[in-house]
Amino acid sequence: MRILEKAPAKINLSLDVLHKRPDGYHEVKMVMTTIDLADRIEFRSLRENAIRIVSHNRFVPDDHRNLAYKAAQLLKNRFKIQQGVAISITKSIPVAAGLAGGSSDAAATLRGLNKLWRLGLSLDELAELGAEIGSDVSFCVYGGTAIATGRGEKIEQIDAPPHCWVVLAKPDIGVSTADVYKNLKLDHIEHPDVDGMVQAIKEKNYDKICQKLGNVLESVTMKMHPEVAVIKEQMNKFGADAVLMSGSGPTVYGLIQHESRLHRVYNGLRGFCDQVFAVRLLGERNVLD
Ligand SMILES: C[C@](O)(CO)[C@H](O)COP(=O)(O)OP(=O)(O)OC[C@H]1O[C@@H](n2ccc(N)nc2=O)[C@H](O)[C@@H]1O
Ligand SMILES: Nc1ncnc2c1ncn2[C@@H]1O[C@H](COP(=O)(O)OP(=O)(O)OP(=O)(O)O)[C@@H](O)[C@H]1O
Repeated sequence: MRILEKAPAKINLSLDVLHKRPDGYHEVKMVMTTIDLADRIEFRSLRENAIRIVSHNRFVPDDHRNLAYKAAQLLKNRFKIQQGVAISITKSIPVAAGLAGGSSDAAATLRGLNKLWRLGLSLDELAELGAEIGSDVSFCVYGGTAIATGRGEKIEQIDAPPHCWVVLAKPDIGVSTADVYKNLKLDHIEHPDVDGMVQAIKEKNYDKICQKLGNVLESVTMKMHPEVAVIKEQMNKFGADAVLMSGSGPTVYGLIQHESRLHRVYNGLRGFCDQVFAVRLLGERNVLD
């Protein structure tokens, strides 16, 4: 039997860090939304009782370190599955980019194997399992648009932002999320207005969404990698309506309402960056059903 799943990337429209927790993680409050840039994952039953990963991407591990492997292992252990699976990952999402590529592959694996192994688990149950793999996995199980709290695993789904285009540019560096959180100075934070962002989305007010974009990790990553600031400046110069770094970076995205301007921003960025994408927001509920 063969199952196909789409594993889309996310961007953070607003990302605030409230405090450091006793378990070493940070308490966050964020608004995340899915974008139409996705890995494709195929699951096939294997005769042998093993998990095999194929990705043909030199930056992606093909063993127990792969987050899709971890998701499969978690389901196998929890539900005592005595079957094997081959997981073939076709990557389109850049790796270590702040776009939750690995987390989305893990989430797609939870959804895909729930079908392949007929486990009958709800999305809420899969999201709870996902939290054991990584903080972004629970959001990726649902996709759409959500407020994420806790260490990122508590998800409240909200309505989609109004339609717009997103140009993404990833400088040629990888960023470690752990390092960025480690370098964050909690007493020097300028907190973004997360509630204002939620309100702007509710009102479908595109201009207000642009005004409310904010990410406390942006200045931390910029200090470590000045390339991020350069890309942000270029994206503003070429005419994006609003520009922000996603997650822990280094990918920078620009929101653009009018298609005519989309080409100018995309082509302009291509001059600076190898990895540039122009996609739509995919923030509707049940986008992965
Ligand atoms: C930056 C974001 O991508 C925003 O969506 C997430 O907060 C990070 O999510 P993620 O990559 O799934 O993170 P995890 O794999 O759970 O954690 C990686 C590392 O980041 C740090 N981390 C992560 C999440 C969080 N709320 N506080 C943290 O301090 C921890 O040092 C952790 O060891
Ligand atoms: N399926 C996978 N796809 C990509 N990277 C993976 C995968 N599984 C494990 N990894 C490892 O995870 C690391 C982080 O990759 P990933 O693309 O998930 O980062 P990210 O986009 O910054 O995630 P986030 O936004 O959730 O912090 C990579 O360096 C890679 O070695």
